[in-house]
Amino acid sequence: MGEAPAFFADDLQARFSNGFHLKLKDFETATVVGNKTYVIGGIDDPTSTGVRIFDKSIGEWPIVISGPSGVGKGTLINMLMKEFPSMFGFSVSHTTRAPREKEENGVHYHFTDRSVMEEEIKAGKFLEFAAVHGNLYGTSIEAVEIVADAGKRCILDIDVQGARSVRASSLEAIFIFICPPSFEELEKRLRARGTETEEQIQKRLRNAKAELEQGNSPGLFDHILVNNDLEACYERLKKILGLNGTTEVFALPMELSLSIIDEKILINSGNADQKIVLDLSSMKGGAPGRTRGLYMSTTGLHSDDVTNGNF
Ligand SMILES: Nc1nc2c(ncn2[C@@H]2O[C@H](COP(=O)(O)OP(=O)(O)O)[C@@H](O)[C@H]2O)c(=O)[nH]1
Ligand SMILES: Nc1ncnc2c1ncn2[C@@H]1O[C@H](COP(=O)(O)OP(=O)(O)O)[C@@H](O)[C@H]1O
Repeated sequence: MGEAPAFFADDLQARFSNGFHLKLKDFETATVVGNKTYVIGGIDDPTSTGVRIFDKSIGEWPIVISGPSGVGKGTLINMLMKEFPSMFGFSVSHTTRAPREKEENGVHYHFTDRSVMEEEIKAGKFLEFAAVHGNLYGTSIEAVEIVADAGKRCILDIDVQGARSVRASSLEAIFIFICPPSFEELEKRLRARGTETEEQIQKRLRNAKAELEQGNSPGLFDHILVNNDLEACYERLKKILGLNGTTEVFALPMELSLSIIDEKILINSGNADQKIVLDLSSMKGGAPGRTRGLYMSTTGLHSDDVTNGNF
């Protein structure tokens, strides 16, 4: 999760020279200019590409997602990260539980020993931590900073105790609780996932009762979503995050006319009022995954909002 946009300036420069066209659909990147967030490319349409423009009202606060084991938190987060890879980054928690078959260290969790994690907690490295289902879980300050440094909005998948701690901390966030349509359905999903032993399933189901009570208690969560139909729940999640309904697609033709001036690309979509400037110099340097992405400025379109570039 949380990969950097698959777009490299050197690649791009190798593929065409000044004044030629470029197919933007092979990458996606997002940038905030003025009061808008621009998602460039990444439109799942073989015949066109474009820039999706969202109101900045979608906010930049981290998103805390909680809910009982097996309710579908990970599934929903994966959907969001897949659709908006350049907008969201996953906060990779630490845990003392053993990895599941397909889990990768550093990607799904930082798998760690209890003694090491306890030391790190004492050293003040964690934003929050909690004992959940018999193991320690925690969000390191660094995990959240890595996402912020990449210019992305952070998603935290943490339990109700963790949500409470973040609520009490200085970190502003939006809190979303995911509920199952019924307890029976929760049990069915947990069993069907096939990642836990019977004993672990029983423990998770026992804990789910208390989690559901706390999740539904007033004051802690800003939104409660029932994950019955997955697609419908995902649409509601996007709506909460302002990613649905307020999208304005600024379509670009597939064959773009481009000019390259120094390290900037001027995208000309055929309309004199709609030119976009991508600053390639911003793609250089920095560790992979920590780039802030392309800098973009506009001429004509929302010209009051131009904050980057010199056009
Ligand atoms: N407080 C806290 N809870 C976490 C953290 N990471 C994961 N969790 C929660 O720990 C619980 C168990 O997670 P996991 O073992 O991955 O099982 P799953 O929820 O069944 O996928 C879930 O409720 C997670 O939301 C963390 O960093 N802090
Ligand atoms: N709305 C849904 N309807 C049916 N199955 C679902 C739904 N949402 C998730 N699942 C399935 O339920 C299982 C648990 O989901 P998961 O995302 O791992 O939950 P969590 O991260 O909350 O523990 C997975 O096998 C997933 O495919």
